[in-house]
Amino acid sequence: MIVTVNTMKQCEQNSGLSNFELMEQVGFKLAIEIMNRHKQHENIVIVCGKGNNAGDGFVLARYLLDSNYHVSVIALYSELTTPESQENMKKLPKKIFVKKNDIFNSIENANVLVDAVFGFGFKFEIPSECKEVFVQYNQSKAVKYSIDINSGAEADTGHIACDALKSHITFALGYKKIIHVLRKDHHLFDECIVIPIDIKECDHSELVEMTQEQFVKEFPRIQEDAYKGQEGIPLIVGGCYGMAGATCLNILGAKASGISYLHVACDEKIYPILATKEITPVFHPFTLDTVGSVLKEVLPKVKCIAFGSGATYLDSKKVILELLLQQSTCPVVLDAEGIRCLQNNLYILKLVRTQVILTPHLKEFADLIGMSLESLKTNKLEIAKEFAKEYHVTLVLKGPHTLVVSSQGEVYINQTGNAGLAKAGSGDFLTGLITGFIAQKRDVFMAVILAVWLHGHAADLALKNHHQRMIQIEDLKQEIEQFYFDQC
Ligand SMILES: NC(=O)C1=CN([C@@H]2O[C@H](COP(=O)(O)OP(=O)(O)OC[C@H]3O[C@@H](n4cnc5c(N)ncnc54)[C@H](O)[C@@H]3O)[C@@H](O)[C@H]2O)[C@H](O)CC1
Repeated sequence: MIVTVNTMKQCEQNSGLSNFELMEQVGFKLAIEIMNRHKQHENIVIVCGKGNNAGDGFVLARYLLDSNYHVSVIALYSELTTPESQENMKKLPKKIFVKKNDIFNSIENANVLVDAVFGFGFKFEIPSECKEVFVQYNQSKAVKYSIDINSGAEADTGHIACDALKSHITFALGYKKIIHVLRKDHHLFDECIVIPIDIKECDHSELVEMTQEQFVKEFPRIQEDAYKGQEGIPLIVGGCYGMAGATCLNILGAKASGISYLHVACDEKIYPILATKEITPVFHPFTLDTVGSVLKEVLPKVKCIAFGSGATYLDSKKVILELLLQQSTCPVVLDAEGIRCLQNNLYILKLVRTQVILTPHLKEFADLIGMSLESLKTNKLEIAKEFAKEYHVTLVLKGPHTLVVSSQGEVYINQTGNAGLAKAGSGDFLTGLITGFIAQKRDVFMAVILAVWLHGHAADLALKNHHQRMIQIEDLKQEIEQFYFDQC
């Protein structure tokens, strides 16, 4: 389960335990984790801030001291903001607090460093009074642990302040928070371990998760009396002279979703290439003059449409977009050029009656909403949520952790995939996969999640036999076929 800070606080309130009791429990459990990994003679330095995260650090220090561990505490603030942290600071002997002038020596000589500066209460940037300590902390070769949240990271937004503290292990308290599942974006920790605490089990989270078991459960099955086309028929529209490969990869992705019938509408200039390469789709070649009538004829036959991959130089691209958005009664997936055509025309999305799925990567999304990439990165989750709600779309924000956001504000943060996917054609394959799954499933949000999860999972499976650099997008279909054969 992944929770927001608000949900976490709610769980704490419902636990029936006071903050004092929870903090005591957290400090005790953390001490066990540290004692399991380190010997008494090692020099353990706990760096504390001013809130309850510092309180956890003080309780940890007390338990380690009680077990005769060599512990010292750097208290960065003399004024603490919560009664729990104040009380727990008072319980520690004065001699274990590092004097101001000795802070740098103490960090330099530490074997183990524990970050208890900021937890989920942190916002914005590292305050100037902590800066130098943070820089030195990150330079230390000690084994490093962070309690709950790496200090300098915002738990919900994923914003990482400059010089945020790094760790080998971060102990997430109770549940993982959003920051813990964005590791590939920030690399602040090597490992995240959840420390269970006695809070009432959280029965609801706005964050959806996907595992292999869930995938297998949700995977669309073929009925015994199935006939061709029953499993959902997608239509792919796109490509252009010079970029026929994008449509080939759309087709490959759609086929990898398991569909049994596929329509492809393309500029007649690339039709010979596609028809030579792919023999199973039904093709609908068009020119600028015929595109309207060609599409109008095929639209009623299909369950999901993809448009935009490789359509950069397609002269009919704007006509196609308008027609699809006005006349389609099934979901429309817009990729690449399909998204770029919406720039400065976003209002169109508010007039559309059918479901629209947008698949931009971060830069394409920043351009679409007229925001700098840097600003978007500081709060991409909230911005994505607001956008999906305002324009009533499903947003697939591609990146190391692709986000899928529904028009109702539900969020899925993908955990599969690796840098081998960061190459041309990867998005085209994903668009095909998404379109194929939507064509077979009524629940659009779930269909998109299945596709995103599987795309990354196929790349992870490919690592068994391929160097990351040598994962070819064309290879993903074989990995997926083998995966279905083994698991579904
Ligand atoms: N179930 C649990 O998860 C439990 C968690 N516990 C721990 O409590 C912290 C959260 O505690 P909180 O007091 O709310 O926040 P922090 O410790 O992060 O302290 C925030 C403190 O710092 C101030 N602040 C925030 N940002 C900045 C900034 N940029 N510059 C300066 N100061 C800043 C803010 O105003 C606050 O005063 C959680 O992570 C756990 O570690 C409990 O132990 C109970 C169980």
